[in-house]
Amino acid sequence: MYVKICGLSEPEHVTTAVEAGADAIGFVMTRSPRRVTPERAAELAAQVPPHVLTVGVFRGEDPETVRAAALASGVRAVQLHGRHPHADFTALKDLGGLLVRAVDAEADLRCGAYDEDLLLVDAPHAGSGLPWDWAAVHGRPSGHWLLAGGLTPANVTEAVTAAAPWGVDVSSGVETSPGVKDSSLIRAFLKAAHSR
Ligand SMILES: O=C(O)c1ccccc1N[C@@H]1O[C@H](COP(=O)(O)O)[C@@H](O)[C@H]1O
Repeated sequence: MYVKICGLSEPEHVTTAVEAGADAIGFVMTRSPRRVTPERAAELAAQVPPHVLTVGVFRGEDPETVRAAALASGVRAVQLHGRHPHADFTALKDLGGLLVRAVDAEADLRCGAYDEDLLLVDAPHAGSGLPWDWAAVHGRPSGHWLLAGGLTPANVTEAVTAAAPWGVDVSSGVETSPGVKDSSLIRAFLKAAHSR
């Protein structure tokens, strides 16, 4: 099971996630309690070994803003939330990194439909941190896709059973309060997800 830990802002938590076996680490560079500047993301990304993917997370920004932040931070993937047109993905293709399209279950769930490399299926109310009807997407997305939205160490096994994703992504479920990550929760989430 591929696991992404998102919304990291402290070196300690980057180290924990890498040591506990995360496949990808996300830095939020849009409006959020987890927001980091591209410069801070670059410092954190410098700690990450090459086998772990670094992802810049954006919501609604235009492609040029995303491009500038991605280049300044050095992330190797860009994750776009919100209703971005196909053209935004095409415009970012030449960055050379992986493109992640974050959608809800009502969207086009064919991975690659917008030139993205990875699909991320999130809660209907993205960012709420609340569990949703994960079973509603079982068997629907095609290609490589991550399940997100309200996942925690305690429910990730149930969510994976319900939706059968290729991988999972967590942010608020490994926090003690909005934006405050917890190393024990990060380790517990990775252990639970990898036991699948
Ligand atoms: O984490 C945020 O604050 C955020 C802000 C804007 C867009 C996306 C954001 N996070 C992503 O949301 C999903 C689900 O997170 P959660 O586990 O339910 O808190 C995940 O993909 C994060 O990368």
